[in-house]
Amino acid sequence: MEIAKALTIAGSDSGGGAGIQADLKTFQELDVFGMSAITAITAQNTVGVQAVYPLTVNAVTEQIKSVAEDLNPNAVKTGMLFSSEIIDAIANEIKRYRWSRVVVDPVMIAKGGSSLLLEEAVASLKDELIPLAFCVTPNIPEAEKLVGFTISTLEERKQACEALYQLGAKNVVIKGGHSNEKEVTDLLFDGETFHLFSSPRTNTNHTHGTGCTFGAAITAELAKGKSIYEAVKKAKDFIGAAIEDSLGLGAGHGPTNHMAYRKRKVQVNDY
Ligand SMILES: Nc1ncnc2c1ncn2[C@@H]1O[C@H](COP(=O)(O)OP(=O)(O)O)[C@@H](O)[C@H]1O
Ligand SMILES: Cc1ncc(COP(=O)(O)O)c(N)n1
Repeated sequence: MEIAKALTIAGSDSGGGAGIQADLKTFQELDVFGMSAITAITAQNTVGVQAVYPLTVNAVTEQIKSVAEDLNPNAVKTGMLFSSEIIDAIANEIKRYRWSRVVVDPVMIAKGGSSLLLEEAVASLKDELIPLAFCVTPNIPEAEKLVGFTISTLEERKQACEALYQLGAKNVVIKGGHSNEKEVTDLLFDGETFHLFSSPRTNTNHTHGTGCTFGAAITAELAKGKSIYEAVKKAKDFIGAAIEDSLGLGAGHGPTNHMAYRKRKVQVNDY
């Protein structure tokens, strides 16, 4: 059987913890062939984002075309998209190639506080891209921005899921990393049922790229033909291991350990 293939359309993180780099590492760890279309180059490390260089719309769409017309991904993920022109162009390409297994991670702000999406681009995300999403994966501040109300309780999080579902996303996951609860709970809404995925909160500041990695793991599993429930479950386990077995790199918000999940699996299989 041919290997599953996934395409990430996102920004490059020179520090290797988030963006394209996190996505490709995650695809590889989950036995999926990874491909990329870069939207912007960031000069970035664990301390912060030092510079952002968006690519032209043509540079983005030509990469997508090259991948689409030869390699035909089974699933597609979007991450940092930066501007409304880039978002609109990507939405057109998704429609052109009739991609349906599309995971939209609506990246807005890096952990250090730098903006990775222009303010004017939020409307394009809502109007053009989220309606094409098989799954949209905001964190709590991103979900608040998209739905226009504050999310403090589980009930409000459920309402936000419903509002994002109304925008056209077939499944919604609101991630719980930014809540201040002891457990970290990700909430999946598939249009009918809410599913909670909870784990103990690891006390660490090595969480750079957690959202990218989680979304990439969902994309990898969808590329293999798994259901959204199975994909989110696997992604939660993958990011949990990656956060727990930190590499301790850098002076700021360090990256997660993309190898941790595989290494644990290998150890379990050894016995
Ligand atoms: N401290 C933590 N301990 C365990 N899991 C976490 C922690 N922080 C985030 N996660 C998990 O990492 C993923 C990303 O969550 P979140 O931080 O909300 O997103 P983002 O990185 O986009 O801001 C989610 O699956 C969440 O459950
Ligand atoms: C190029 C790029 N894309 C995305 C993020 C967000 O990272 P996080 O997953 O920690 O929110 C980032 N810092 N850089």
